[in-house]
Amino acid sequence: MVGLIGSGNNGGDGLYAMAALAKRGVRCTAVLLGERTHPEALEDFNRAGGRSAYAMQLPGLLEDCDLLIDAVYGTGVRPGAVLPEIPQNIPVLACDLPSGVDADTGAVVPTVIAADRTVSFGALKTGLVVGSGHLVSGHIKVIDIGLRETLPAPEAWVAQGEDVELLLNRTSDWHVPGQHKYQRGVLGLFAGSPRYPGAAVLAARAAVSTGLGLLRTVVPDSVAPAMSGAVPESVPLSSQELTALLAHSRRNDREGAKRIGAWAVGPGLEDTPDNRETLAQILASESPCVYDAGALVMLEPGANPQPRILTPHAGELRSLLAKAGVRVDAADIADDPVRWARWAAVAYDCVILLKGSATICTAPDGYTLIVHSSTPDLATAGSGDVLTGLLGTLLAATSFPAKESETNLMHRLTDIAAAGALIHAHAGALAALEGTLSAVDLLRALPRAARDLGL
Ligand SMILES: NC(=O)C1=CN([C@@H]2O[C@H](COP(=O)(O)OP(=O)(O)OC[C@H]3O[C@@H](n4cnc5c(N)ncnc54)[C@H](O)[C@@H]3O)[C@@H](O)[C@H]2O)[C@@H](O)CC1
Ligand SMILES: Nc1ncnc2c1ncn2[C@@H]1O[C@H](COP(=O)(O)OP(=O)(O)O)[C@@H](O)[C@H]1O
Repeated sequence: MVGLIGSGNNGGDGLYAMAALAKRGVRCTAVLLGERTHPEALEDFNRAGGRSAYAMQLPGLLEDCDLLIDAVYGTGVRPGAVLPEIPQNIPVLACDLPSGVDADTGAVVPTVIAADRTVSFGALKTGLVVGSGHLVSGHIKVIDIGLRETLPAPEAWVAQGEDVELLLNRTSDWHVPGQHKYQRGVLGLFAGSPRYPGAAVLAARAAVSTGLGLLRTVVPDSVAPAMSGAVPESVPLSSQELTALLAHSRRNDREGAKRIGAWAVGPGLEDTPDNRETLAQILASESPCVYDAGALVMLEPGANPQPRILTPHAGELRSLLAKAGVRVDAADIADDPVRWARWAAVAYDCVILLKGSATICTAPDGYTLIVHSSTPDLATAGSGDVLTGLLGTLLAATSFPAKESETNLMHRLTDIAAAGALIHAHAGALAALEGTLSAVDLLRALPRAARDLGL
């Protein structure tokens, strides 16, 4: 076993770990990379029979290495760190966090040492589950080292599959005996264009696959035949009907009347004057709404009374921020996605669900849930449309009391967003088990994923 040992406490941790292994008879060599080395830990390591080496000996040592312990930098890393290159075939175990990852943001230096496993001490660092840090952390295990009492309140929480029931039970009433379809949830879907007819269909199929009462669809004439063919459950909504319905839509007024309880807007939508007009009506309604893709292009920042979830990927987040006067580029977002998602949540007065290999759901007050246990198979065209339909159903099935405080409302929307991302991720994992994943495969796995997670 070879350890890369830095000059601080992270190096000390690596040496103590290798000392314990050396005592068990493991052949351990510590490559001392810093100008100084944690004195007590080095003494312990030497006493246990460990050997030390210089950086120039590293290539030779790696030729006969079963496991590399990375303990160069932990939470103390500063920008500009330069790290040795490690051949890909060598398994790497990172102490606390991979060297070169910023513990708070997930930013990484170009020479970051990617780990197969990371053993994180005391608490899960945000940088391990978001941004580029998430991509180099491997399997993460958090070890309690007795710090709990001294730690500050977390800035973000990781949400996992088993949390879905809790995230939704606080907000939703699923499968109540005696409910009729209007009480179960009516979703309006405004989506599609001649160029992107499939996006509307995917969102619609996702919505009805997740346990919706009724789906009303507002799609261009050119998309209507495909919609009724692929989603016979959907009921088209004409623009006259839409105007009349929106006049009656009220938050928390799902009972009895054939009203739209929530909206999903944007998959495949084009920026046209007619679409802007329809969008303006939906924006002015009080129904909770998820806005995605084409809808994001037409949104403006500012305070609003509507319960909203916006679901940008990083490129769309950059455009949203630019409209709000905040200039960032893709690298800025990759280096600190939580920060920029929070900026957008404040600027647009809504919950932001930032898509990517880790999904970040955040409210304007900073309440943040992260879904990082996802499969890269989800990176396929149409997968975001499925998420929008699914989120629409979750919103339509939720009661939003009129007198709820703004903070509570935003937190519940954040919970719903995270629950949607978890169901989406679980559906992706189920579909991936069967082989290559397309958005249609994802759709097929949705009902099972929703049931597995307690819907
Ligand atoms: N803070 C705590 O309460 C605990 C910390 N522990 C360990 O301590 C680690 C943090 O230790 P340290 O604060 O000593 O820092 P690190 O051990 O992460 O960093 C080592 C030193 O490297 C130097 N350094 C950082 N970036 C550099 C750069 N770009 N170029 C050149 N030198 C650079 C700095 O002087 C830094 O002190 C944690 O990751 C964890 O492993 C644990 O032992 C448990 C408790
Ligand atoms: N590398 C990845 N690992 C896990 N999930 C991913 C990855 N890349 C993208 N995703 C997820 O896949 C979905 C893609 O959505 P989006 O970019 O809107 O696609 P589309 O517009 O084609 O539907 C999002 O839910 C996102 O979080």
